[in-house]
Amino acid sequence: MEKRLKGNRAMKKCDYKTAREEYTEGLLETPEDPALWCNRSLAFLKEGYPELALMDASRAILLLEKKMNETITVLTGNSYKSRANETINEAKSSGKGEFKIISFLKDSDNTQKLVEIGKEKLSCILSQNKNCKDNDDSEKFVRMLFKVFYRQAVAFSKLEIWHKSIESCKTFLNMQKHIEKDSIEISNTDCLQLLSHCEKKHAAFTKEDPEYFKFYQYYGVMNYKMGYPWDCTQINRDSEELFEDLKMQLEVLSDTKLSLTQVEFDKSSNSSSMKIQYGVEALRDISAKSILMEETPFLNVHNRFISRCDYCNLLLIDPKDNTIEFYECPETGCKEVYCDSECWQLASNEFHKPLCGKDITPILEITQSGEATGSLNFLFFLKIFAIAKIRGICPLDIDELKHLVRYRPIHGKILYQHIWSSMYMCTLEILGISPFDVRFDFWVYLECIHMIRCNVFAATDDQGRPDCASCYSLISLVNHDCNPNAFMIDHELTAAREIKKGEPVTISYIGDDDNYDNCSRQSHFADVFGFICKCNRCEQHVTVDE
Ligand SMILES: C[S@@+](CC[C@H](N)C(=O)[O-])C[C@H]1O[C@@H](n2cnc3c(N)ncnc32)[C@H](O)[C@@H]1O
Repeated sequence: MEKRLKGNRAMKKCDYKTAREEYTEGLLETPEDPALWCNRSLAFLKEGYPELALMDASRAILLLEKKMNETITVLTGNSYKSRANETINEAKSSGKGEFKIISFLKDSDNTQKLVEIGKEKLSCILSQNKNCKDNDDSEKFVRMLFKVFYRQAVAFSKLEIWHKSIESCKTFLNMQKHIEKDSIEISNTDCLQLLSHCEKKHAAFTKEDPEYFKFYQYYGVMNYKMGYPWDCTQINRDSEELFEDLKMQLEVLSDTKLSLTQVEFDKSSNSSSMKIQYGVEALRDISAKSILMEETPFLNVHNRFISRCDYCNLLLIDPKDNTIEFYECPETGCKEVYCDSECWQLASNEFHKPLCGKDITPILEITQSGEATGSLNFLFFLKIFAIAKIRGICPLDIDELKHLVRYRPIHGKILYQHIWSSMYMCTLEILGISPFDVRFDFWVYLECIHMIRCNVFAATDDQGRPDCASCYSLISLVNHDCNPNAFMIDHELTAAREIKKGEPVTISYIGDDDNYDNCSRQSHFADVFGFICKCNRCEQHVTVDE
């Protein structure tokens, strides 16, 4: 409560940063206070993070919905008597279960009738009845509900997400003056429009709704130049200690063939907010085709089209006779399969426990329907959050991943995919992580998205479907060149030609690039990795053969 009041005072002074910090601290103490989520949502909106405002508003709605499930809110006054009666009749004919009224009805007849029949569907009829008591709890509840729906709508519009089922956002935007004042003094006509929107949103948030996933598959645009300023994992990345630690790991794993260096890319070529960019160089002369280093991936994921080990991705089908041999997780109801008990044990220690026996179908449906290998990334986020849960830390503090570069868009804007928010909620639900735990906040998930997208090796199957992907802790430090001197094969970094001592070791991020011309190569690097390649080949527009 104290933090909320401090936050509110900061909001009044337009100090949105302090307000957001106070609300976040408040949420550490009382994570299930809908008012804190509702208020932080506004702070995020004002600070320019509509994607986070949207998620906070959704969480406030979740908490308010909990209350709605126990109660039915009917606020009415003279002008809405007939509407109230309709609600009563509708409820009567559907014969729905028990409910209680939390409203401040002046019309005792209707109240009585509603109590008698029972009803579980949300029905809000907002009154402009000036006789209502302002400090009434139920009124506060409904006002908060409208506020969060309204904030959601503004966040949608700031993200430029438009869809016919949220057309009513436009109505909200016409009422911009209300949100500016942070007050909800709404006319009866506006009120009805809000109501219709509210019902639609309510339906959209119901998982049983077959349109659920379709509804969320929309795109928007969001500002995303430097990541989130409060993210201290980015400060740690530039520390000397981390550099020395990574350097040592690299030297040991490569048997002193490779070392870590700091590189400076042409400033105009790289949008990364990372002050320091790392790269890998040869510590001695290396002959062509020799193995520079072999690394076990830190994480593997696969799409389950083909039977693979859920720990190391190894194919479990013998291609000679199509027989499948695997070790099943001994827990009844768990569908995970492994090469052997050793892989199962390793998986259990690292990420499997919170996933054991869980139904991950909603995430698989999305990864399996994806046409690009990037769709596999939702499986990475699931495992990353599982590891963080087991270790009791924030996902961005996982040692093996915390140094990885994150994607930053060249022009400061990225495509916002609304599916991220539903996949995020799904991930938390599967892992049994509370959606109100700020250590697993939505911005953390977004940062994982930008970390994974530029640090994985993915492959398609023989039908061209996204099949599997791996993420390496150290091999991820190798930079790209369109005329590389090394390549990756079966977890081994191999020299493509002779490499001289001190020479940077590079690979091609698009593997065999026969399908790319100069232009499509460039746009791929810009889109996926956030850099403009300035290697000789790109600068001179020549092909390797030339
Ligand atoms: C897999 S990481 C490579 C290691 C990275 N330099 C680091 O500091 O950890 C990929 C990122 O490195 C940077 N990068 C790699 N190759 C590059 C190149 N040729 N030109 C500019 N930036 C490059 C980009 O920021 C890219 O998203």
